Amino acid sequence: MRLRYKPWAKDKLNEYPQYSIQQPEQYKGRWEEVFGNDHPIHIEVGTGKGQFVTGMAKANPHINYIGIEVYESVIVSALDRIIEADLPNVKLLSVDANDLSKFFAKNDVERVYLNFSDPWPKVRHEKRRLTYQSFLKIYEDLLIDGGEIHFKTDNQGLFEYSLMSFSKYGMLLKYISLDLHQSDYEGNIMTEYEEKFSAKGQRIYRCEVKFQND
Ligand SMILES: C[S@@+](CC[C@H](N)C(=O)[O-])C[C@H]1O[C@@H](n2cnc3c(N)ncnc32)[C@H](O)[C@@H]1O
Repeated sequence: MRLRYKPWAKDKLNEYPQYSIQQPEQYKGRWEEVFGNDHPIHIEVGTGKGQFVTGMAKANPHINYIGIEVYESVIVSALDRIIEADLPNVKLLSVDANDLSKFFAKNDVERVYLNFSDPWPKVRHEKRRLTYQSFLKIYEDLLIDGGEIHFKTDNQGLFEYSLMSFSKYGMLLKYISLDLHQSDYEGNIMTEYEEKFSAKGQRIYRCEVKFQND
């Protein structure tokens, strides 16, 4: 973990507060002030180098995207993409997903994306999986009623675990695909990981699940 520490990354993120949101706690419940409009907000948790949020923001100008990534040394590559594309509808947050409730209030977010999340296969690391029960509670607390999680992974173990976790939480399964990779489905943005797995002909597992708010 220490190897990932690059002080210049923090400086660069601070240099571009229009894209990399500083002190995000001040915008809890007021994200329209950041974007200058009240378009729906979709977040990607574990955005890595930001290919997905940047591609989605280009394709969907009436949706606001926020990429969330714990490592500054990684998210700085997402910043480079956004600077180059000069996109007004995508922002970055360099924070740990465990802390999201400090930055988002109920109804702030319409959809959560989880793409190729780290599988953390050891049982003792279960709590780090982004589909662990405590993370589902965090997502529920920031989503609109009936908000959705869209999940895709190459990892069968993580996929099976996540389906069980969604079900245990009482979520509804809206869509599931166990097909061999088909990148051409409507609206798909391939990330670096997806391109690599797809080139190898690996299976990609996808699902969309919804919180039940009665
Ligand atoms: C395997 S990468 C996938 C990146 C991107 N979604 C993609 O498809 O290219 C997973 C990313 O999630 C980030 N991540 C893992 N746990 C996180 C957490 N608790 N909070 C924020 N980011 C996290 C990792 O640092 C890593 O960059």
